[in-house]
Amino acid sequence: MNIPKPIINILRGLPRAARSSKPRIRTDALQPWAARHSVHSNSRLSAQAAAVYATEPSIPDVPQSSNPQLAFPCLDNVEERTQKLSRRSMSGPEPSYTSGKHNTFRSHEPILLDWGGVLPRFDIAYETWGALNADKSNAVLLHTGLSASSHAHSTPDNPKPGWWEKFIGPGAPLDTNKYFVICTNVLGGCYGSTGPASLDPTSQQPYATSFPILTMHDMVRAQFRLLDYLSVNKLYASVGCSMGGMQSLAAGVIDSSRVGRIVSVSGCARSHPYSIAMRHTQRQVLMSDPNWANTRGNYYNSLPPHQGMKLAREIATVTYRSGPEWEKRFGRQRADPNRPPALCPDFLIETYLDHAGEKWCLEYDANSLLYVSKAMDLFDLGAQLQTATTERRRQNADKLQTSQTAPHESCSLVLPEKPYEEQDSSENIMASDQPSLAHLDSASEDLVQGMAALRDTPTLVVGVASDILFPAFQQREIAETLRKAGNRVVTHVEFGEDRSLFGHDTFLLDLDGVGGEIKKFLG
Ligand SMILES: CC(=O)SCCNC(=O)CCNC(=O)[C@H](O)C(C)(C)COP(=O)(O)OP(=O)(O)OC[C@H]1O[C@@H](n2cnc3c(N)ncnc32)[C@H](O)[C@@H]1OP(=O)(O)O
Ligand SMILES: N[C@@H](CCO)C(=O)O
Repeated sequence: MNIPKPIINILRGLPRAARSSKPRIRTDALQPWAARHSVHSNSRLSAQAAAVYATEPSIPDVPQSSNPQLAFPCLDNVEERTQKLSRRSMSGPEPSYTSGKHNTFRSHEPILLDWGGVLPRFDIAYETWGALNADKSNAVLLHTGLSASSHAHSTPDNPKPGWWEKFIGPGAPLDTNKYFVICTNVLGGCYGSTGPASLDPTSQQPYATSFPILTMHDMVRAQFRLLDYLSVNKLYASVGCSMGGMQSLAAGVIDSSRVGRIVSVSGCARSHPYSIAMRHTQRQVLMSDPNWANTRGNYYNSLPPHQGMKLAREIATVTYRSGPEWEKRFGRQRADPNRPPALCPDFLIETYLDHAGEKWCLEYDANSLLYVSKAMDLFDLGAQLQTATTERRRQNADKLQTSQTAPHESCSLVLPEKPYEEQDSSENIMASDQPSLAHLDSASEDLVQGMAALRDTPTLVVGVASDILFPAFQQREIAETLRKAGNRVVTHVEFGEDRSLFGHDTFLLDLDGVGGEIKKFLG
């Protein structure tokens, strides 16, 4: 079997940890402990191996055990990373998160956010491919998923392949012979756009968790400022996948006259409780990392919450793919069946998740993850929420003059005095003929009203049956809602499990399927 390099690294974790933990060797305790916990057939431990076991921080000086102490290379790796980062933070500030060279648009005008926050000014990182035509009618705005940068495709300034490299280019689904493709890093992100890691112009310190709560609509309004700057009055198309699929719809709802057509892949019209739950667990794990919790997210001059980020990414990865894919890909195989089972990553699926977390934990800012994922939770195109938001924006409009927000005025969670009451009994849900949407009728009417602005906008909606994060019923909901709102130009495509088992990440991996539909739709 060809063992992927990351597995080899994971399996090699033990000796690496031994090197890293040298400074904490308790030489006095070493010999008696080693004698009790020897895992080698020889009674004498090598100095290095003894160091590994003798420096386990959580191992109490207990009486001799019946069986040897297990090793925890996965925890040793975390400690090793902490030590490396500590050395780095002593020699200077954390390096900024970057995906490479990009353009930056700076808005010197403040922006009022939906929940009352104000950014006195903001930057939007962006990249473009293809050429804007004379009447500026061929611009395609590509909205990203949660973790992506503006680097969707390689550029002369940054030849590194982008996250949608094969989907953009001459003859590709986003055909640069025809379209001027623009991709931005979202407001709140960490790849060049203003986000929690950016300096607050008022305090000259990173915003950290004084960054205001933001929404998908805020992100799109910031993008519209960029379009103003580029003199693009109307987009040929607003295209996005995952979180980008929320934004591509939001752009049309905010101003349908600016959006010629919409592509929403694996997106939704409102976040589903199950998706919120899955993001909630990621945020909770991340915020439990002492580096985050002890600073309440003000970690920029100390250690980032890398372990929390790693675990959050592992949970996220579980939501991005599918069980059937992993059945085929990894089955029940262990990384090294010749070793005894371990409590650290052991099965191939475990080492895969571990690697996904390792790779990402220092690549993305933890606070950006919190704010952007919360913005996803808050997404709802229903009329009621839009009306309430419009009213709140009206009430907060004068903040743009003063650029002042009352400190923490809306940040404290107050539980309602009246306890929560079940809205619907589980019996009703079980008894329903159509459990998927039947009990959501009144909410659906709200959505029809909220999306009425899109009644004339040609829209492509793509869903994937194996997606557990944005399940296929959510794309059906978009298409049905648009049709109910009177839209006669909705194309809805659903890929069954026979087509893709890649779950939510299908949009990153299925060029022919997803790319093919987009190409056909854009013409
Ligand atoms: C629109 C958007 O905004 S999304 C932004 C795009 N997101 C990203 O690019 C995030 C980072 N990348 C990813 O999440 C993934 O690489 C994807 C989704 C692009 C592709 O996932 P996969 O199909 O699993 O890719 P692949 O087969 O290359 O495996 C990923 C890595 O896991 C490693 N791997 C595979 N199996 C195992 C295993 N059993 N144990 C350990 N590592 C493993 C691979 O060697 C590879 O390592 P590398 O990335 O260091 O080269
Ligand atoms: N894999 C994608 C899924 C969310 O769009 C990401 O990393 O952002």
